[in-house]
Amino acid sequence: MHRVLISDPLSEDGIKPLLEAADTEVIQKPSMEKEELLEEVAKADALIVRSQTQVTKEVLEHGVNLKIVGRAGVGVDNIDLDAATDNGVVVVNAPDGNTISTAEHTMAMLMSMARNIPQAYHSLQQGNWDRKKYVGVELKNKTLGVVGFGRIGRVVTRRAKGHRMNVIAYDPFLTREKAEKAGVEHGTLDEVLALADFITVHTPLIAATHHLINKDAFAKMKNGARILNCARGGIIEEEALYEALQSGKIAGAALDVFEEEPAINNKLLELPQVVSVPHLGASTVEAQENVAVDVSNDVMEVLRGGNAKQPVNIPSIPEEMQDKLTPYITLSEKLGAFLGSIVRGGLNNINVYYSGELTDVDPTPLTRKVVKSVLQLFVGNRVNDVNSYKIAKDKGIEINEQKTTSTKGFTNLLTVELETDEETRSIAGTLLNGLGARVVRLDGYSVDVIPEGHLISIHHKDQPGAIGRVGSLLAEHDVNIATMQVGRTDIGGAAIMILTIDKEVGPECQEHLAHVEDINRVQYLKL
Ligand SMILES: NC(=O)C1=CN([C@@H]2O[C@H](COP(=O)(O)OP(=O)(O)OC[C@H]3O[C@@H](n4cnc5c(N)ncnc54)[C@H](O)[C@@H]3O)[C@@H](O)[C@H]2O)C=CC1
Ligand SMILES: O=C(O)C(=O)COP(=O)(O)O
Repeated sequence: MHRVLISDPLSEDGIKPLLEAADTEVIQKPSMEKEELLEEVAKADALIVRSQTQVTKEVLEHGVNLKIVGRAGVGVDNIDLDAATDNGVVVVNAPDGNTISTAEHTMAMLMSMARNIPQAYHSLQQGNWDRKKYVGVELKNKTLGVVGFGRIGRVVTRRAKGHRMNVIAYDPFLTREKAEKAGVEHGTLDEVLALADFITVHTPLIAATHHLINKDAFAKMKNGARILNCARGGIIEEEALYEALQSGKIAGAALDVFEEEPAINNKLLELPQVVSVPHLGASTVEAQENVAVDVSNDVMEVLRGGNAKQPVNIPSIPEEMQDKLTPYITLSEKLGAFLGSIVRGGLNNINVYYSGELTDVDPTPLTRKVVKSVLQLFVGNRVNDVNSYKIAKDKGIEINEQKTTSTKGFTNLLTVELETDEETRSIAGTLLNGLGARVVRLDGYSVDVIPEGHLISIHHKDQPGAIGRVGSLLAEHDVNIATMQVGRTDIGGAAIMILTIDKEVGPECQEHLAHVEDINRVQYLKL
């Protein structure tokens, strides 16, 4: 039974798949104090949050069984992604489910600010009929500056154009061609700041965007410009915004999010030019259901051993690639485990070569499987798909991935090479149509081995009697040989034997084998 802890309020309809799954137990505890969260996360296999729960390094380290953190929403700035990766915890989010709601909310905030609706409402509630004080501005023919032209930025743009606004956008990934296609003007950040009447930010909060809109940025804006933040507190420097509003440089601000939330004592809220709500961008029935469904599905998939659709801290396998790559996943793991089990010395490099039809795909997910299975033998079971690259990097192990044209006659060929401080060894495998995975080369010797079960790899001298002596000794130890493959380079030269056997061979039997005449090296492995 998988234990799923939900620590922020989520849509009941959205988490139905989790609640109804026979293999998951769902614990819903919104608004826990830190101590309780640490206690609960220690028992959980999965944690699902929104923006409120702070998934810190401490929380992740307490999650000894944790496999996945699901963010029912977009921003993952409340999750320590490095710590999650270090601890082998995959982080997923729901990037599409709340786009429309947040964009619509941005438009609502834009219009509220332009027409002073919250202020006028409040005034009327106080018994004042003050029409002069709340004269607004039209949106038509005004310029909206969009900083961050991603999912939400693009939807806001379309809505704003519906209001006959001109839009100028800045995003490091926005080219002039793409801007033209989207019907917006392409600008640098400075151009957006200088030309816009309204500026709306839609970037993630990351180091590069922290205080992106600061004192200097406000100085570059038009006098009387208005600004919106329905993305994340911290993108706009609040102190600088306060000064810009106080001085009149900025005529208004519409804020959904704040540097510190809950924003109870924030002095910006005292200013009459500020329209504000408590982080409501994604708070619609539809968005909450969407994100909860998406994240629940990913959580179940990962807990059941599958791949996340929307991983944040590992590359995702595009859907159209999944069918093509999935059969190779086992092959990658087996090749890594095979070679990792028999190589000697301290590991320096893991080289993975792809040829044949494997050159048509992005093989990174397969390399990740190879690296994981090799490192598990060197570092232990804490290595998984999420942290394998990081652990390799920390240990100074280099990972090289290469596509080659050398197929050795196979339609697909995956070769793994391990370089240690003692030796370099290689193994190659293929998927045979209808027959499954095969090892077809080991250290340059041609073989044909199913990478499964109990195996013995033996280096020997190609001499009459060598094979017989191995067979006899294994019989003495009551070990039955299922299959045997022998490869050699020259008659009487170095050769290799790979045996598939029916049961494990103990250290004593291996020791005896190693002393058999013409036998150089004996290695037992279980795949
Ligand atoms: N207020 C709320 O309730 C919600 C807030 N959000 C916030 O909105 C943000 C944006 O969401 P989406 O549009 O879905 O994400 P997205 O990933 O589709 O778009 C973000 C865009 O920002 C751009 N960007 C990154 N660094 C930049 C920089 N230095 N300058 C300019 N652009 C930069 C990226 O290239 C990307 O195109 C999220 O990261 C989240 O923090 C999202 C949903 C709800
Ligand atoms: O999706 C996001 O990034 C949001 O900011 C929404 O946050 P919430 O899930 O409403 O706490």
